[in-house]
Amino acid sequence: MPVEQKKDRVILKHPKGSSVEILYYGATVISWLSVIGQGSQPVECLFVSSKAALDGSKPVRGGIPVVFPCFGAPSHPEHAKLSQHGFARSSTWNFDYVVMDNDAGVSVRLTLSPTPAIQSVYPHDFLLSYVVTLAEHQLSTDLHVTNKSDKPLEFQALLHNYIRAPANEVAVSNLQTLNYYDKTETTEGAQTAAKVESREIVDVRRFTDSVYENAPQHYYVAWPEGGVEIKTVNFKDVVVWNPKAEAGSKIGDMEVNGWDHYVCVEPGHVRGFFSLEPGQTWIGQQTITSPGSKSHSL
Ligand SMILES: O=P(O)(O)OC[C@H]1O[C@@H](O)[C@H](O)[C@@H](O)[C@@H]1O
Repeated sequence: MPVEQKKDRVILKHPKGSSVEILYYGATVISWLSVIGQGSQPVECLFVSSKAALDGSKPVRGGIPVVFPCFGAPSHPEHAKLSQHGFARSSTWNFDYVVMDNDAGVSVRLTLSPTPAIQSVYPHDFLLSYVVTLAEHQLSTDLHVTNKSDKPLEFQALLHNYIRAPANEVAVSNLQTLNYYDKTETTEGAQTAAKVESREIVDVRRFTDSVYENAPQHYYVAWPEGGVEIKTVNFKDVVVWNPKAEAGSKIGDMEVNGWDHYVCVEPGHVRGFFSLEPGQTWIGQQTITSPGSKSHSL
């Protein structure tokens, strides 16, 4: 069965061996197994902490949490009652339908509309839909935001990819010359002052929490034995985050040394807000290509 619906999740299976698992809670992709070598076993491309809660009690520490309508601590007046990174990652989404199911790919759509819990903290009517598509060597996750209210909807959105990788050997590229904001700085003034990325290769050997703006929407995350390529549409910014022990040891649901096993490369629209007119839909898309693809060079 290429699309298997379970009580709390849906599993997509591609005929060539890759698979993806999506929790209804948060529409969180919690596993992406991709075939890397001819005839070999599929390999997990995402990191999920062994201490992550998968029962809907808190956002999943790993996989691909969906961040909406605010990134980080809320700064917009309409978001004042929201938690860090908003409600999309901590709400239960509905399975909508199978979009596609053929040799090219398997694709499903999940949706989220305001629930009473969301309405109590957020004043807008909206429809979120999330289309997850699995191809032989690719995972695409597309977020559609529709403004169903009669005033502009101002939001931020981000896909918080935890890419499984040996963090101390990771090289993230295509960020050179970009302006970025360094959230590891300790004062507000330093956090809000733009820096310019001088490095051709960005590493995460130290605690890193950098918000790059107006980025090229095409990144390579490489390490000696592998790598992934990330391409996006309408996610103009990208965050690179790894807490290392310095900040990671304070995260309750992070496994010991978990920070050594991933890098977060998170495409988003997070510098400023996107303003969506009533009745309009915005679509943010990403495609992550696994090392199994012959079509990309790292
Ligand atoms: O612990 P959370 O809420 O999942 O956030 C994890 C990290 O998410 C990143 O996107 C932020 O830039 C970090 O500042 C933050 O610490």
